[in-house]
Order: sequence, then structure tokens, then C-alpha cells
Amino acid sequence: MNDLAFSGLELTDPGLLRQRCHVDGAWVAADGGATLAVFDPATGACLGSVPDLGAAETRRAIEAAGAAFPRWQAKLAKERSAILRRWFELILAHQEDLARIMTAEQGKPLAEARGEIAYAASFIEWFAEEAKRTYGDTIPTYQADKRLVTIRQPVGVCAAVTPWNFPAAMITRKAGPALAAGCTMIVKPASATPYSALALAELAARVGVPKGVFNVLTGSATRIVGELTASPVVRKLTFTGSTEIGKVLMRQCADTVKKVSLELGGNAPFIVFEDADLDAAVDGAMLSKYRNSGQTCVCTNRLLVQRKVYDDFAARLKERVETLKVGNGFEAGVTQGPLIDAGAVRKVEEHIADAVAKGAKVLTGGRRLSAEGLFFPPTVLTGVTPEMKVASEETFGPLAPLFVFDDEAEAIRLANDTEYGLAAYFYTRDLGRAWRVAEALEYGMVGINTGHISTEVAPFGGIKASGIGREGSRYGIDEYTEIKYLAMGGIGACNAVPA
Ligand SMILES: NC(=O)c1ccc[n+]([C@@H]2O[C@H](COP(=O)([O-])OP(=O)(O)OC[C@H]3O[C@@H](n4cnc5c(N)ncnc54)[C@H](O)[C@@H]3O)[C@@H](O)[C@H]2O)c1
Ligand SMILES: O=C[C@H](O)CS(=O)(=O)O
Repeated sequence: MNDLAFSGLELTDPGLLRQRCHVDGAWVAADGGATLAVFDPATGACLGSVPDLGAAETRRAIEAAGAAFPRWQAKLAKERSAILRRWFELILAHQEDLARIMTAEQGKPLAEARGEIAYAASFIEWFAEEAKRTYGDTIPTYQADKRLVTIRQPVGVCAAVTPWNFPAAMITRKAGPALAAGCTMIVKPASATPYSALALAELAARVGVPKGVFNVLTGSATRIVGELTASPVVRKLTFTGSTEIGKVLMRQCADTVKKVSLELGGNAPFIVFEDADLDAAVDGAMLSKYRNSGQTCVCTNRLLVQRKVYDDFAARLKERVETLKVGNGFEAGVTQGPLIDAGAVRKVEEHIADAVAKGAKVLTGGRRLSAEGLFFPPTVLTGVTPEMKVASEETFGPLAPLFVFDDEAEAIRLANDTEYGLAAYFYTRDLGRAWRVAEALEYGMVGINTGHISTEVAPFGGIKASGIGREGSRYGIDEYTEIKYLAMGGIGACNAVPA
């Protein structure tokens, strides 16, 4: 059933618009018919609704995923790989429609949404290949009549809980390895951005992902995820979202000792040393800070600039920031869409007000563009110090606070002075410094002379309060498999070997 509000999207394939949940191969409503409205953050218009599922529907989904697991696991890796490959191809074939759906519900500019769809598809492509490489080991035995091997087997039924800022990629970065390994999955997307998830389910069904293997549930996070984390049938939780909620869900998984992967919050430092190529550093800062209007977990949250180049870097950054265009993501030339909700706007305003009250200066931006809307201009602050909230809290908005430092040791101390450890960036032309600083930074990922690090081929993830585990890369599928050790006795002595 297509929603009229979406008709303005001019989709080539309106069948991608689903206002029902995908459970056990069927499109279902909530038992009592309850629904949740979905809004366009750029206009405030209601786009449509999705079911508000509860505990009973979730239990049925868990049952379906559990029932589907043995047959999906039993498929040859090559068979699962072929289905995933078709899913990858179909996602790309529908890139434009999927991007338009994403811009409508999340707000990011259409060009960024297209980019996310390609990025999301790349995880399905990557793990279609990795499906065939879940190797085990043969181990030199410790006893003549024994032989030792390991095999890798799928974990089983997995629950995925995902955020609104990357409505497609945060799902495929989990579903790709899970399905490749032979697991089945139940996804609970963010309530703000359900249509991207449901469109992925529609395409999965079209390519022959069997019923019960990939399920998407919308509705109350506490009720749905409460059931998922409490069920002993669910053997793994993979969560992407805030550190606060990640901790809650990790606790909820303890009673059933689930395997967990957590991709959590960040507080990325962006260090500019005095020997850096300043134009390159500004390019990197623009990319790392203002992508998705600053709403990415690896966005620069703090810029640390060495004193000698501070004013020059600030002036160059201001000039570039003022070329950004804020507006509706469907509008040509717009590079900064709306923030996701009023809470997000309030947080940016709170961080700016706190910094200015403590002595920071607004170099550009600083005030929302209208009293009601969710648009906030890209902002740069100077004179920022560690006492300000922006130093320790994730802003998750288009705010670039500039701190100053004098030497390498101080830069590293400032950069590491946070509970988070996801991404960090720095610019230098000194090779020795590059190694020293890269090794000293307490982060899971470090960009050196680049502001973009995310790709399906490299391990994505953090340490400390930024999470557990890695997604993508040759390591991503390990999160969805268990190693089983087989010790085979009674081999007996080989009579071909002389005593
Ligand atoms: N490390 C990463 O890869 C990564 C990627 C994207 C976003 N993030 C982080 O996510 C945050 C922004 O995303 P968000 O606002 O969607 O995060 P969030 O933690 O509020 O929500 C994430 C998901 O958890 C669900 N959820 C919320 N409260 C819950 C509860 N009590 N019980 C069960 N489920 C619950 C939400 O419905 C959503 O699906 C930022 O901190 C950002 O850094 C991290
Ligand atoms: O926000 C979280 C995403 O992981 C960002 S990225 O596109 O993977 O860099």
C-alpha cells in the first residue's frame, strides 16, 4: 500500500514503500492496529505511518527467525553468497528510489543519500564474498592418536537495533555478515527512519531471502528490544546507537549471555599540526565535520589546532564553511539538510551557549535559521577550552569548536581526554610524528591526512565507551560465527610407519 504523502517522491518503483512490518515473509500490522507516524524533518509533514508492534508480535518474529535458522544455516555458503549478491545488485538498481525515500525520512541531501545507498550495498557485496571464507583450522595434535580441527558455525538468531542517521548502511553492515554466516536476523530500526529498512526487506524478499531470515519490526523500542534481549532464542545482539542505550542493552543481554557487538558514540578529535598542509586539513575538516550535517558517529567533535597556524586555519575554515548551503535535501545545491529533531537542535544550541558563556567566540553561524524549523547553520567557534561541554559531550550537529595546543604531547593528551574512542584524525607532513601520534591515540580508527575513513573493506569500530567489536572488513563476519573445536581420538598408530 503506497502512501499519498510519498507520491511527491516520483519513485520509479512505488512498491518499495512499505507501511507494514516484514515478519516471516509476510507484511504485517500490529495486533491491535496501532501505528507510529513518520515525519519529514525538512518540512514537518507526515509522510505516513508504520505499525507500532509490541511484545507478542516480537515473540512471533523470534519464533519465525528461529524456525528459519536450520534451513538457512544448512545452505551451502555459495548458495547464501549468490542470494546476497542478487540483493546487492537489486539495491544498486534501486539506488535513486532508495535515496529519495531516505532523504524524505532522514533529511540528508539527495547526493549524500545516494552515497549512503552505495555504501550500504557495498556491505552486502563484501559479505556475499566473505560468506565463502569462514575458514577453520587444522591444529598440530598434542597426542599421536588424536586429530584436532576447528570449524566456524553461525551464532544463530541475531537481533539488530539501528540508529536514524544512516538508515540503510547501519542495517546492511549487520545483515550482510549475519546472513552470509548463516544467521537469521530481526531488525528494529529507529522509529524516525523505518521506510529505508522496510524497503531493504522488500528487496530481500524479491531476491529470494527465505521467509524468517530477515525480519524488520517497527514500534516501541523498549517493548520490542525488551523481548529480543530477554529471549534465549536470540543468541546475539548487534547495536548501533548512543553509548547510553548501548550500556542499557548490554545489561539486558547479560541474563541470556548473548554475544554483543556495540557501535556507540564518539568524540573525535581532529588535530592540525603546524607542519600540516592547511588546505588539505581544511578539506578534511569539512568532510569529517559536516557530513550528514554533523550527525555521524565519526564526525569531528573537537578541532585541536597548533598555536602557530591557529588563526590561518580558522580563517580558511570559516571561508569554506560559509560556502555550505542549508536547506531541504531535495533542493539542488543543498549540502546541509535539517537535523533529525528538535532535541538535536537544542543540543547544538546548548553546546554553543555553554561555550560562549565560558569565553568562546562564534566565528560563523551560531543561531538557528528559524524559530520552528530543524535547520541549523554550520557553525565554527574559536577560543574553546576543555572546561566547555563540547570538549566532553558528543554534539552530533554542525558545530566545529576550535581548541589551541602548543606541542605534540599536549595534543595527544587533549585528544585522549575523553571516555570515547571511536575515530580520530590528524594532519602532519612529518612521518615520524605520524607514527608516534597514530600509536598514541586511544581510538579504534585513525585518519592520517584524511577526513574520511569509512569503507566496507576496513574494520569499523571503537574502544572504551565507543563500543565492542568491528563491522565490515575480514573481521566483520567473526561477530556472527562461533569457533567450534573438534578433538578426534582413537586414530590409532599408522602401520605404514616403522615402529
Ligand atoms: N559507532 C557507530 O557506528 C555509530 C553509528 C551511528 C550512530 N552512532 C551513535 O548513535 C547515536 C545517535 O543515534 P540514535 O539517536 O538513533 O541513538 P539511540 O541510542 O537513541 O537509538 C539507537 C537505536 O536504539 C533504540 N533505542 C533507544 N532507546 C532504547 C531502549 N531504551 N531500549 C531499546 N532500544 C532503544 C532506538 O529506537 C534506535 O533504534 C549517536 O551517539 C551516534 O554516535 C554510532
Ligand atoms: O554514523 C555512523 C556511521 O558509521 C558513519 S559512516 O558512514 O560509517 O562513516
